[in-house]
Amino acid sequence: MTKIRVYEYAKKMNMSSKEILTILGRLDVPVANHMSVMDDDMIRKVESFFADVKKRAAERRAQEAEKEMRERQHKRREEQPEAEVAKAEVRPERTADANRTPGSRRDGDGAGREDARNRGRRDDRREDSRAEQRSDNRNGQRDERAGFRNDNRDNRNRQQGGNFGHRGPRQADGTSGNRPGMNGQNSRDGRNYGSRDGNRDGGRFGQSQGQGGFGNRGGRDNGRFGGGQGRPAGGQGGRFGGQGGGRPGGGRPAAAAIAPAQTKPTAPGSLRKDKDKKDRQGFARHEEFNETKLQRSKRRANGKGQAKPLPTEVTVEGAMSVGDFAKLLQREPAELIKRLLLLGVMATINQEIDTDTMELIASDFGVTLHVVEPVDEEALDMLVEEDDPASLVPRPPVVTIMGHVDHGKTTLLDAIRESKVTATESGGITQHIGAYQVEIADRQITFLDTPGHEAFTTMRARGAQVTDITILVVAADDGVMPQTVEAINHAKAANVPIVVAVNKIDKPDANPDRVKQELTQYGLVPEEWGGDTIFAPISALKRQGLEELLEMVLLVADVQELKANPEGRPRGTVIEAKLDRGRGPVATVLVQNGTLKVGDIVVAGTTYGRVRAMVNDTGRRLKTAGPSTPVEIQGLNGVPSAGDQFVVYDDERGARNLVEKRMSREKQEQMQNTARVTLDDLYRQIQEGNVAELNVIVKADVQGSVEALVQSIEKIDVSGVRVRVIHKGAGGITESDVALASASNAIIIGFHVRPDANTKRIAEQEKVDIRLYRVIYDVMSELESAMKGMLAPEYREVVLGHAEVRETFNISKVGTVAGCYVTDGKMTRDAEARLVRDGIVVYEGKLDSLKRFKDDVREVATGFECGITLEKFNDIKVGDVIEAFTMEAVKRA
Ligand SMILES: Nc1nc2c(ncn2[C@@H]2O[C@H](COP(=O)(O)OP(=O)(O)OP(=O)(O)O)[C@@H](O)[C@H]2O)c(=O)[nH]1
Repeated sequence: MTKIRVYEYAKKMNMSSKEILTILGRLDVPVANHMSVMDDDMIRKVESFFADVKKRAAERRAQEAEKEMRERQHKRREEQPEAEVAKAEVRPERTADANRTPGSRRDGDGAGREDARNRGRRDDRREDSRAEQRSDNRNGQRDERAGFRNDNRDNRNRQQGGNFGHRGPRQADGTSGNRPGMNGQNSRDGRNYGSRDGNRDGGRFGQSQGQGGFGNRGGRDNGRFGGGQGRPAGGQGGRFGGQGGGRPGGGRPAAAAIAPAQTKPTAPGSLRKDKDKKDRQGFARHEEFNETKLQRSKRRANGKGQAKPLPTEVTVEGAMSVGDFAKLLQREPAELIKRLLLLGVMATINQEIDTDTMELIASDFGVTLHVVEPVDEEALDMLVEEDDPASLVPRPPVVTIMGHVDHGKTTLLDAIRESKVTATESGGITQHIGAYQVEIADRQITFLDTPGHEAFTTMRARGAQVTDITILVVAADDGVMPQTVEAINHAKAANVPIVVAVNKIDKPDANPDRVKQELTQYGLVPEEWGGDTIFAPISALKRQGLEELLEMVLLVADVQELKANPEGRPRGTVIEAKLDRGRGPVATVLVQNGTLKVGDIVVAGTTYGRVRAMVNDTGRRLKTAGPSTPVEIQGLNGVPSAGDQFVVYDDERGARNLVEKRMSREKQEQMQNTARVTLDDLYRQIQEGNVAELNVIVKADVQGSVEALVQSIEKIDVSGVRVRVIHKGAGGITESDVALASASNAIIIGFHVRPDANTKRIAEQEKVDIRLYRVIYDVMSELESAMKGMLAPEYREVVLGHAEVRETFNISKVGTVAGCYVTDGKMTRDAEARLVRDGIVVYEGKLDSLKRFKDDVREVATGFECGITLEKFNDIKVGDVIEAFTMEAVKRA
C-alpha cells in the first residue's frame, strides 16, 4: 500500500499542496492538511479526477476543432457561389480577352470544368505542380518531367507559383470553359491559361496568363503576394506563374489582368458583394500573411531557403511565459495570445501560463506536450517514491520531547543524553548539534534536542516532517497544563504518535493517576484502561524509569515500521544551522534516507556545497551517515533554514542551477501574497473550493469562555464548510498559536485576550488572521456571516499604539494614574483603551486623561512618557499594557 503525504504527492504532480487539498475536498475525501497521509484509495480518486479533467479538455478541444472546421466549410460554401457570380459578371469582359484566344473558349466543356473543379479540390497541390509542368509543354507526360525539373531547380518558385495558382481554377473553368481532360487539371492554376494558350498560340500566352491571374480568387486567398483585389493578384499571378513555369514575360499578363479587373465594378448589383468579399478577402489575406511571414522567417532562420518543419513534440518543466512557449512551439506569440483569448484567458507575452493551458494550446497546434517535473522536485520525490520496498531497512525513530513549562523536558533530555550518550561513546565529547542519538538494547533512538514545539512547528510550517514519535512530559505533581494541551494538539495535527512520560514521580505529591485521568479528555487513554497510549512513569531528576521509557519508544517505533533505504539518494532535513566564525556555515542535518558521505554535493533550501566535514553529536568525525543519523556538516555556501530539506546532487552545476532557480522562485513567491484563510475572504475561498474545513484556534481569558466558545463554534451549521477547532486554551495568544495556525492554515479567535507585539508581528508576517472579540455573540455571527458570504463588518478596530505601565500613583479624587512609556504607535486623548495584563484584557473602555508632566495633551508619541487614567477603572498594575485604539469604517473588498 502506497503512503504518501499530501505535499509529497503535490510535488510529484508538480502542483501545490493547496491544490491537492482542494481537489480532495471537492471529492469529499477527508484530509486535514498538507502533512496528511494519502492512501491508495485517495490517490486513485485524485488520479481519476485528473483523468476526468483531461477527458473533458480533450472533448472540448474536439468540439472546438469541429466547430472551427464547420465554420471554415461554411465560409467556403459562402464564397463559392459568389465566385460563380463573380465569374458570371466578368465573363463578358473576359470573353473579349478570350476572343483574342479563341482556342480556349472553343474548347470549353462543362463536364471538363466540373471534373477539373472536383479534382482540383481534391488535391490542389498536385495540380499546382502539374499545372506548372504543363505550362511549359504541349505534351502532358513531358510536361510532368519538365515540371519536376522545375521543382528541383527552384523550390521556392514552385511553392510560390503553387500557392498562387491555388484558386485559379474556378475562374479558369467558369470563365473560359477550357478544354476538358487535360485542362481540367491545368485550369486549377491561373498559369494554365498561359500554358493552354501557349499550346495553341504562343502569342497569347501572356494574355492568358493574365486571365488566369486575374480570374483568380487565388489572388484573394494568396493575398500575401500582394493580391487580394483580383487585379494586382492577376498581375502577380502571371509573373509568378511565369517563374514557376520557367517562363518569363510576367509584364504582359499583368497588363492583361488589369482589363478584366476594371470591368468588375461595372457589373450590376455587385458593389455590396464586392465589399463583403473584400472584407473576407482581407481577413483571409491577413491569415495567409501571418502564415507566410512565419514560413519566411523560418526559412530565413534556417538559412537554406527551406522551411524547417514545426515541432510536433515539445517538453516543458512547468509554467512558462507566453513568449517562451511561443518560441518553443516556433509560433508567433500573437498566435498564442489569440488562442488563449479563445480559451477565455487574457494573457500578455510575458505572462506565465501553466502546463494545463500549455497542453490545450499545444494540442491546438497539433503538438504533443510532455511535462517533466523540474529537477529539484524530481530529485526530492525520487527519494520518497522510488525506493524499492525490498531495499528498505528499519531505521531508528526520531523523537521530540514536548510538555508544559517546568515539567522537566530539559532534565529528561539531559538525563537520557548523559546516561546513554556519554556512556556509549567512550572518550567522546558531547557537543550540542541540535540532535543526538542514544543506544538502547543495541538499537538507536534519535532525539531532537530542542525541547518544546518550536522546532516542531517551524518544520511543519515548512512542510518537513522529521518527528516520528513525541514524548509528552507531564509532571505528576502538576497535571495537565495549557502547554500540555498545546503539545497534544501539535502532535495530533502532525499525526505523530505520543508516548506520555509522567515525570517527577519521586515527588511526594505526585499523582500519576490524575495525569492519566486528565489526559483521557484529550483522547490519550492508557493501555490498562483500554486505550492505546503508552504511559511511562519516570523521574528525570533521579534517572528512574528512563530505560523503560526508551523501550516503550522503540515499541511504538516497531508498530510504525519506520524504514529507509541506506543505498538510496541521500536526503533529509536541516535541524538547525548557524554561521560559525571559524568554520563558515554549519548545519545540523538529519539524514532521512540514503547515506550521506563526505564529498557529496548537497542542496539544502537555497544553499548548496560539497560536504567538507561531518561531525556527530559526540564530536566524532564521520565519513558516512545513514538514515536517522543527525550530523553537523560543513561546506555549504550559506546558512540554510531549519526545516529546509536537503538532497544530494550528482554534479555541482546541477546543484547551482537548482539553487538559482529556487532563489528566483522564492523571490517571486515573496512578491505574490501568500494566500491564507482570512475571515474576510473566507466566502470567496469557499466558493473557489479552497476551504471545505475552516481550522480555528480558540483562545480566551478563562477556561469557561473557551469551552463556551468552542461549543458554540462547533454548532455553526453552514453547508459546504465545517469549522474545526484544532486548538483551544485559556491565556493570551502566543507565537506558538500563530505557528500552529500558520502550519494548519487556521484563523485565531481571541476572546478577551490579545497577542503581544511580537506575536502580532509574526502573525502579520505569516499572514495569520487573528480575530479579537469581546462578545461571544459577535464571534458566532461573524463566523457564520463569513461562511455564508455575508460578512460585512462596517467598522474595524485600528490599534493606535501601546504604552507600558511603569509606575502607578494613587491620587485622591482622581484615582490611579498610570505612569506609562509609549512603546509603539501613539496614545491619543480621545482613543478607546484596553488594559492588558499577561495577554488578558482586564479592562476595556476609554482613556480618561492623557498628560505629559502636568499638562493635558492630545497625543503622546513612541518613546515618550505620559500619565494615563482610565475611565472608571483604577486597578492598574506595573507591567500592564495600555492599548489605544479607534474604530474605523472599513470598506469591504
Ligand atoms: N523532583 C523532581 N524534579 C524534577 C524532575 N524533573 C525535573 N525536575 C525539576 O523541575 C524543574 C524544571 O525542569 P526543566 O527540565 O527545566 O523543565 P522544562 O520543562 O525543561 O522547563 P522549560 O525549559 O522552562 O520549559 C527543575 O528544577 C528540575 O530540577 C523530576 O523527575 N523530579
